[in-house]
Amino acid sequence: MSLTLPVGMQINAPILSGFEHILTPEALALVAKLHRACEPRRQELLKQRVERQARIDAGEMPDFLPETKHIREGDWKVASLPRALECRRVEITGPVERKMIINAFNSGADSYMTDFEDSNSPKWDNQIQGQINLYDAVRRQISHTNEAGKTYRLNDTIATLQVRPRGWHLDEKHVTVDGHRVSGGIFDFALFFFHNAKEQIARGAGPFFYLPKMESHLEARLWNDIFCLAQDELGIPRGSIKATVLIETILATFEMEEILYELREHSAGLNAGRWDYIFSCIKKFKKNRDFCLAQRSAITMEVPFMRAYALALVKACHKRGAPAMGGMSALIPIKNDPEANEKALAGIRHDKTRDANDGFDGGWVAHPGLVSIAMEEFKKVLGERPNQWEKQRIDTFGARDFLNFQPEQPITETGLRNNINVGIHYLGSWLAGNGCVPIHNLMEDAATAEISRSQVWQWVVSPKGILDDGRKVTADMVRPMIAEELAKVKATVVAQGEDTTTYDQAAVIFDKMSLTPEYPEFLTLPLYEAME
Ligand SMILES: CC(=O)SCCNC(=O)CCNC(=O)[C@H](O)C(C)(C)COP(=O)(O)OP(=O)(O)OC[C@H]1O[C@@H](n2cnc3c(N)ncnc32)[C@H](O)[C@@H]1OP(=O)(O)O
Ligand SMILES: O=CC(=O)O
Ligand SMILES: [Mg+2]
Repeated sequence: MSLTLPVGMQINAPILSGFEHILTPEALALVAKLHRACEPRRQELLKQRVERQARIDAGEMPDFLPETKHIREGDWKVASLPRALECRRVEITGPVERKMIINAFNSGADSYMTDFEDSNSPKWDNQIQGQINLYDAVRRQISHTNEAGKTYRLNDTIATLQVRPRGWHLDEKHVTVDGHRVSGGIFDFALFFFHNAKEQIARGAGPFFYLPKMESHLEARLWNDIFCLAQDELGIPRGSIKATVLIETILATFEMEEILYELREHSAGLNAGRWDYIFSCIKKFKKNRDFCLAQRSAITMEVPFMRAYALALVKACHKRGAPAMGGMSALIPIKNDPEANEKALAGIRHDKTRDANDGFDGGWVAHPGLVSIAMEEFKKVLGERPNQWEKQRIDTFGARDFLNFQPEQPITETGLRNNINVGIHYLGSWLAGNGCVPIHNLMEDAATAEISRSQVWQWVVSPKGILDDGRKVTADMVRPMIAEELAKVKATVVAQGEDTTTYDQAAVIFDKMSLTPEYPEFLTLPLYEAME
């Protein structure tokens, strides 16, 4: 099938039946317009990330910006929010897969963040079929029939939709404008916004987004300018778009109020994206010889630097009249093991109780089976109130708290092998087109997998990468483990009745990502190039 493309645009990917309803000339014209207006700035901001990393590698430590002190000390609030975003006690998230979209809308959660990012493998078909699914869902015409003949439809009462486009680092490689790849985030945002914004407003909600992985308020300013341009282009009042920013990089923690300020006309608050946050800490300080985090299972929300960041987020949001959203525990319901399942559910309760008591207005869950218990825990604190925006925190956190990276131990062989196993399993699944997988009874997505591969890299490089039995983690130790864990992963995948075609390639990529001196900034960058 051929499309009519805007001048200067090329699409190098199959146009399957139905794709033409999304890839319309008008929608693609918005992609091209936003690309031409914003791509030089995106590239400049990505360059600034690299320069900042070089300074951190050379010993510079992050701190609050002197040039934005007036914003932190100023008296301002974000614009008021529409009713549809007042109550967000439980937000379910998940990839843009058709059946899951229907299940998530029907889950009983207040809102649903549909994901083109951490939990989605950005295969061309996934991206465009995802847009088709959302187009149908916004108009309440979505349905799905599974292989057993069960039909899925939307209930009368459904969750409020929020959409997470890809982060600034990712391109949409199949679409070029004037010979350059377009930004994945702009592509996802523009197509969704063009097709659905007016319809959503007419139905009493609005175009609501989640913005991932930003490292500075200047990156938030770019999104804000994109929102203004896009709203003007469609003749929709500025401020109709609302967006929640994930604070999931250590550098963004020092600019939370500035990020809210940049987006103040469009802000729906901040979310504590804990998994990418841990990954970001490892990535930013990977060359610092004093820095070495314990294995992933020991880095909970209760360790000092995670606690400081979470509480500072609540404080910043409520001071500025914005929602403070809690993140996601990786625990999921466990089938066929009632005892383990009880433990997992108790873990979810603990997570949501802590967040609600700390002042968060709601939190994320990974699975419909967790909505009711998360809701119960938030209701215990909120009662009949839709949120607790009025709760002001008086504690103060600074650089010392955010950078107090403890604990450094334990690092065990089991922890090392777990990182290798999860990394290979996730990479193989991603290459096959599935961006979120249950592994060893935990939800694993791009953010959690980043932690796995980064820890292996860091333990090899850092003098503190020493196992609890005294052995130093080295490439020679890790390499045979990669082969052994690959065999275990393949056996698991076969036992699940799935295809193992992509897993050898996954192990090769994992080896490169964890054992070569050059540390790839995101695992999804080399993976995306390896994907057709
Ligand atoms: C770090 C971050 O960015 S967190 C945010 C990104 N991560 C996520 O969004 C996690 C999304 N969650 C998931 O993808 C899944 O829950 C997984 C992969 C973790 C587990 O999936 P499964 O093992 O297939 O779950 P399970 O078999 O228990 O599913 C039972 C039912 O719930 C549905 N379901 C599970 N999770 C979700 C979800 N998040 N949204 C909607 N439906 C879901 C399944 O589709 C299935 O439906 P069915 O019974 O109608 O067939
Ligand atoms: O996107 C969420 C995270 O924890 O990462
Ligand atoms: Mg994330």
